[in-house]
Formats: sequence, structure tokens, C-alpha cells
Amino acid sequence: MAAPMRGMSVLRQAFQGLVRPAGGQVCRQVQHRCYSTPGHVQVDMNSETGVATVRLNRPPVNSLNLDVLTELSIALEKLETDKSCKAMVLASAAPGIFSAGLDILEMYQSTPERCVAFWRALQDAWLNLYGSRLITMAAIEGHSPAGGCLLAMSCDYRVMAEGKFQIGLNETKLGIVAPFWFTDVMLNTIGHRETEKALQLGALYSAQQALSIGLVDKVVPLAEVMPTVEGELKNWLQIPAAARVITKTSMRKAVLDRLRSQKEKDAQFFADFINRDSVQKSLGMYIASLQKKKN
Ligand SMILES: CC/C=C/CC(=O)SCCNC(=O)CCNC(=O)[C@H](O)C(C)(C)COP(=O)(O)OP(=O)(O)OC[C@H]1O[C@@H](n2cnc3c(N)ncnc32)[C@H](O)[C@@H]1OP(=O)(O)O
Repeated sequence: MAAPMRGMSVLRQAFQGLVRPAGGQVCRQVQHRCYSTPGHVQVDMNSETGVATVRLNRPPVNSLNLDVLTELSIALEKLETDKSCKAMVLASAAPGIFSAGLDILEMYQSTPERCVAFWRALQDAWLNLYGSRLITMAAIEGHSPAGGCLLAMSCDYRVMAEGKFQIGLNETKLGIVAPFWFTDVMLNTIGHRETEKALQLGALYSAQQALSIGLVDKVVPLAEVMPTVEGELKNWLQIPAAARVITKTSMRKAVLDRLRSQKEKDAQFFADFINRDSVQKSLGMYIASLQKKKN
């Protein structure tokens, strides 16, 4: 095993294959390279097709805390610079869930410093995903509220499982406000009128409803989600990459630049907003309602 390089986190080095994380496995096969770490993001790179599958793996609900977001960001950075990688499928390793969104416990009774660090990690993960040169597809095999919906919307294409699962930006129901860049992504996905309704109501949609407003692109039985994504990828992979990337970049640049130009202000705003007494009270009540659901 290579010695860790100074100035580089062990986590980052592990993802770059320089060190083997304690207790983790780095396995390399002829066609698949899987970076399986004790962390919460699994990357399986198929070097024959150039398609990487990135699975969120933080059971029970893949809530996005500082660690998950940091790992996701690093995984995306690594794939971005891997010349053999052409496409990325974002999926979940936890059954019945894509992601429950941001970890509410990161926002409840946290310190302002932790809130800022957490928000920066979210900003970076999102900038890497929305700004990726890769073809990105979301395989939504379960619930996908709030931050989970943001991740899915930030991909180029979404396939969702039919049935009881829900997707949407439900922030207002928690007494919080979707940040401007969540709104921008939703505007780019479903248009102004639907976004106004969706955000004010904190709407969570069934897969069929999401399909009808263009929030997802295809709805299929659960077992068909991955095969459908793989089939769709074949179409996208046939398009000359440079032309596709320039088109994608030109359509997303304004939204990406809007956040890039005010990252620190946005992080500070989040920390101040989330620590307001009224917001903390709403979050406390929402957490209690999640607990009560079980009893
Ligand atoms: C300005 C900031 C913007 C914020 C954007 C956000 O992302 S805020 C997060 C919003 N997320 C939600 O509103 C989702 C809340 N969760 C649910 O509705 C359900 O958990 C879900 C996803 C439908 C899954 O239901 P299921 O019945 O399968 O699981 P259960 O509710 O029993 O949850 C299991 C345990 O996970 C805890 N949990 C759920 N969601 C979160 C979360 N987002 N953050 C932290 N923890 C979460 C839940 O409380 C359960 O915990 P337990 O200790 O087992 O009781």
C-alpha cells in the first residue's frame, strides 16, 4: 500500500486508489473497478462500457450528512477526471429509498460552523453533479424527497419506479425554504408554473404525477429501473460527446455560475437561517412527526 501523501485527506486518497482505507476493499477486475470503502458512497466502474454506477449507501434512508456529501463530491471529481468514464448512474444501495434528502440532524441544534461546513459540502457535490461532463442518469428505486429530488433533478435523465414512492422538493413542509439553486434546477426541469406550485406547497409527487409534469422521464416497475436506464444510456452514448457536453454546459452555465459567484454568502445565509428559533422549532416538530409515524 502506498504511503499517504501529505496535504491530501486519506478519504480523497482512498478514492483515488492511492491508499487502501482501513477495513475497506479496493477491488480491480478486468471489466469492473469497484471502490468499496467503509464509507457511504459505492462506485462501480465498468471499464468496458465506460459507465460508472454510484450508489448512495447510508441505510436506512440515505440521508445526506457531511460525510456522505463529501464522499459523493470526491467520487464525482474522480469520475470527471477519469478519461475512460463516459457516463454515471446515480442509484441507491438501500432498498425502497433513493435518498431522504439532507440529514435533518445536520440542521437541528447544530453549530453555525458545522452548518457552514455541511452546506459547502452540499454546494460542492451539487456543482460537481450538475456541472458534470458525463452523461448522468438517476435510477430512482425509492422515495426521493427534498435533497434526494435535487440530486435526481441534477442528472440528465431520470427513471423512477412505479408504486408508492414519492419525489419532490417538500422543504416548506419542514418550515424551511428551498435555496435559490434548488429552485433554479427545478425551473429548468419542470418550468415556472409547476415550480411555483411545487415549491409553495412542498409537493411530493407519485411517480406517475412526476412523469406528467416532466419531473421524471420514465416510470417503470421497480425491477425494470436499472435495465431501462441501461437501455436509455445506449442512445445517449451514441451522441458525439463534445457536441453533447458543449450543449449541456451552455444550458446549465448560468445556474452553475449563479451559485459559484456567491458560495460563501449562500453558506452563511443557510447557517443564519437554519439557526433561527422559528426554523429550529419547525425542524424539531418535523423530527417528532417522523418519530411519531413509527408509533
Ligand atoms: C434549506 C435546506 C433544504 C433542505 C432540503 C432537505 O433535504 S431537508 C430533508 C427533507 N427530507 C424529508 O422530509 C424526508 C423525511 N423522511 C421521510 O419522509 C421518510 O423517512 C421516508 C424518506 C419517506 C422513508 O420512510 P420510511 O418509512 O421508509 O422510513 P422512516 O420514516 O421510518 O425513517 C427511518 C429513520 O430515518 C430517519 N430519517 C428519515 N428521513 C431523514 C432525514 N432526512 N434526515 C435524518 N433522518 C431521517 C427517521 O427519523 C427514522 O429514524 P429512526 O431513528 O429509525 O426513528
